[in-house]
Amino acid sequence: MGRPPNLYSFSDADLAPNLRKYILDQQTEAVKRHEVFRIAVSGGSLPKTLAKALLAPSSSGSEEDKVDFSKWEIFYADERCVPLDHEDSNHKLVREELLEKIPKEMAQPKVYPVDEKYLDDAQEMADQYEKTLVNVFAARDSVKLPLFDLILLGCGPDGHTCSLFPDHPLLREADAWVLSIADSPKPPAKRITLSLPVVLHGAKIGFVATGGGKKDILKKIFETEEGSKLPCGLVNEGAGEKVSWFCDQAATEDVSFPRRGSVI
Ligand SMILES: O=C1O[C@H](COP(=O)(O)O)[C@@H](O)[C@H](O)[C@H]1O
Repeated sequence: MGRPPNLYSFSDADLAPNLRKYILDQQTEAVKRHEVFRIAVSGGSLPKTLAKALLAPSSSGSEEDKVDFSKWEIFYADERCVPLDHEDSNHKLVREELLEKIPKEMAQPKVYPVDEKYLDDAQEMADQYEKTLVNVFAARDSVKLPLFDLILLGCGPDGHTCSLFPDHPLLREADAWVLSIADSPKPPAKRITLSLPVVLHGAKIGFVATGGGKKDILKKIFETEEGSKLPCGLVNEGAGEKVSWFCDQAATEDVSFPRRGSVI
């Protein structure tokens, strides 16, 4: 690994503004690069923090602090094979926490949920989502891997991220961009997920981990050999300094050297 990932620990009040600054820096870079900001988001506890960061009024009113949803294309880092209005759906969570709260007078992002037609067949759902990515990313550049400008991830208490679970054979999948899983240890069992190579290829990768329930797993990931082999640890190992962890103090309490609030 080159330079290690960034691990930030914020007070409850400072986490959302710092996450906002980080996301908006990636928005600026991406729009400069190709006039669009392509972001993959996760479910779980992330959408709430994300909404807090993005829906807050701008503190400075400056261009750099403006969320320009007209440039945003939102994809899912993983999704469960359930209807889009089911309580387990990551899209439903993102819709309710964030999308529906974007003021109507603002431009709206383009969102790419999974196709409900394929709920009974997780592999078909994954293939169809991959086709969507191929249409968006590859038609233009004919690329080997889709380049998300930013991938926002959560960290499960077992060290899983997206729907990539510890010791699961999907972690070794090198070809497909989107994978299906039928035996997820966390329900629901049927899901789709970006593959590890796609995650590692992201221009920037941001984890959000908050609360005392993440304390043990963060210590394991950052301080043990075993933790570095967990899915979150593999992202750290494989993407190094492209990775930034946005945590609160409860989650980092036992980690030896988290950097304290140094993004802004
Ligand atoms: O099942 C999932 O869990 C992870 C982690 O969720 P969290 O609630 O512990 O933050 C989440 O990132 C993923 O999108 C979701 O499908």
